[in-house]
Amino acid sequence: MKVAIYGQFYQNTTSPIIKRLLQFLETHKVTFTIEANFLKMLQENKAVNKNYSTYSSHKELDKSYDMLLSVGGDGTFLRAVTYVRNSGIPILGINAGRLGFLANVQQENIETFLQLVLEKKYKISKRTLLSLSCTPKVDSISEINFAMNEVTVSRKDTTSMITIETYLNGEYLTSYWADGLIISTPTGSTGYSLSCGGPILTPEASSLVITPIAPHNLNARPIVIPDNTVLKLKISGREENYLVSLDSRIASVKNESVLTIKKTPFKINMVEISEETFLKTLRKKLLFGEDKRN
Ligand SMILES: NC(=O)c1ccc[n+]([C@@H]2O[C@H](COP(=O)([O-])OP(=O)(O)OC[C@H]3O[C@@H](n4cnc5c(N)ncnc54)[C@H](O)[C@@H]3O)[C@@H](O)[C@H]2O)c1
Ligand SMILES: Nc1ncnc2c1ncn2[C@@H]1O[C@H](COP(=O)(O)OP(=O)(O)OP(=O)(O)O)[C@@H](O)[C@H]1O
Repeated sequence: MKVAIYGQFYQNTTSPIIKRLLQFLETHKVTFTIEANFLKMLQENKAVNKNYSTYSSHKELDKSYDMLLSVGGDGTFLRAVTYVRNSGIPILGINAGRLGFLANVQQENIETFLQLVLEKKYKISKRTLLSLSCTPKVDSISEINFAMNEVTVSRKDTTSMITIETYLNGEYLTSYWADGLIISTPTGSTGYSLSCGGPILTPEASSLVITPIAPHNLNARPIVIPDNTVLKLKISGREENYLVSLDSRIASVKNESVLTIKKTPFKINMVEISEETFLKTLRKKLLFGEDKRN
């Protein structure tokens, strides 16, 4: 077995996690390579004292890898997706962060869960992604132009609302007068969209959610649409620019630009261990349906 390890931060808590992880991999003769910046941080902080093979670009992660292990929180998991892209390499998230909804292997379960992985006792949960193209082009988001949680547009440098003229497959839906608009995948439905009143979708639902952020309107409600819909958004406002985000990556976009959002042709393979299914995580991490009678 051959795995890639990804992380983006070092904290005191990283050391025991990484030691347990590397010890397990070495004991079980798993070949591994560590993202170069992450290894540098680990070495500088003396969390590891050996030299390991490294990678620093998505181009180096080819089909010879069986899995990518993301060490961090959900933000780190989302960034790990930008290394995996359309390679099909399954991702497993080891939680070193706070909530750990996507990164759902807890520190105390590292060995147990990795043993299940070695025995191939896991399922793959296929996650839909969204792609974004912008006219005129915005360089900072044109290379990594996809998101696993959501594409969001929002106001910038101002308190005044923006107007988001929205078309579904070329047909006019409405113009939202709001702080912003979230186009969410099923995975993202438990993230920002949820905080703005959007519904929870189970991960493999073939749907997307459009959720307005603070719409100044009694009638604007989150709407669920088929995931083969092509969305076009034209945003206007008092300021010259507004913000567009793809998960945690953000860019400034000029007023009157047109955004096209659609499903990517590839999916992300998320590793699902039966002890940590989506429904279990929903109850455990977001306290779904918590009721003292249950
Ligand atoms: N008000 C909000 O709820 C809000 C605002 C901005 C961004 N976000 C979310 O944060 C993500 C970016 O992460 P970040 O680390 O840069 O921001 P961050 O540090 O603000 O973390 C956002 C929180 O959202 C949680 N989260 C992220 N994806 C999730 C998912 N699919 N299901 C359940 N919880 C999830 C994370 O665990 C974290 O606690 C965005 O994709 C967006 O979904 C949420
Ligand atoms: N490799 C790591 N080692 C230790 N702590 C980490 C590591 N990566 C992330 N963290 C901790 O987790 C925090 C959040 O990390 P990250 O941005 O990956 O996730 P997040 O989106 O905030 O999600 P979550 O709520 O799940 O932590 C960081 O500020 C840090 O405290």
